[in-house]
Amino acid sequence: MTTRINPSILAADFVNLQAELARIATADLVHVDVMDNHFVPNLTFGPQMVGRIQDVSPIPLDVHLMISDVDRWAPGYAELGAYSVTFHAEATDEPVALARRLRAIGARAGIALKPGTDAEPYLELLSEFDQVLVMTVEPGFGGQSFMHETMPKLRSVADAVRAAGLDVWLQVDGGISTDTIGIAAEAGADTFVAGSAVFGADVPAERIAALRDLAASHRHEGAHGPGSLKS
Ligand SMILES: O=C(CO)[C@H](O)[C@H](O)COP(=O)(O)O
Repeated sequence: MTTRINPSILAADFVNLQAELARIATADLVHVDVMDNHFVPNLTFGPQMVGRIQDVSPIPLDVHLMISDVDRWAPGYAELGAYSVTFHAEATDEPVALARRLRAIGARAGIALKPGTDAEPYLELLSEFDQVLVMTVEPGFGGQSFMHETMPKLRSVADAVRAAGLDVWLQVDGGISTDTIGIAAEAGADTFVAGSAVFGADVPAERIAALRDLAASHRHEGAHGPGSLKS
């Protein structure tokens, strides 16, 4: 199983973003948190800023839309060239149609579930998505504590992916650190978003390597197939 570490730029210094992106060049993807102060009680940036990040980032973009009205806005992020675009299940009535639009543009399509959202209705739809993001904090802010109670849901998604023989990446986001990454890996995650744990380190590359090693050593026994960044 491939392990991916995606630093969240929510924890970066926004005034020096290009330099911050250079500090995480050994990571797999950069996790870009788009917040609208409506779907979540926090505000970051929109397509113009994400386009500039796309221009200067040394690694591909993993865009996480914590916004309402995703049917209107999500395709624009795919058109900017984002490698993956993840929208929240709670923000659309048509997740499959939206995922198909994102894939048609050329992005990987991700669906995110807040801690209180049941995965069950989505388990039969997994082939429509390239990634499932199981939130391990309430979306909106970095630096929160990992919610252990989300692990049964992660396990249920991992089991469904494996049973269906799919190559759907399982991402976790929130409170991921050297203390918690092994727990999420054991429950089936293969893609780990880490904000403060990476940007708070003196040498982010060393923290990225440590997180990757810990996740690999705790990986879920029955983990699904390899999966790699598309060329
Ligand atoms: O989506 C997010 C918040 O909604 C962030 O990506 C997440 O919280 C990462 O921050 P940290 O690793 O510091 O918890």
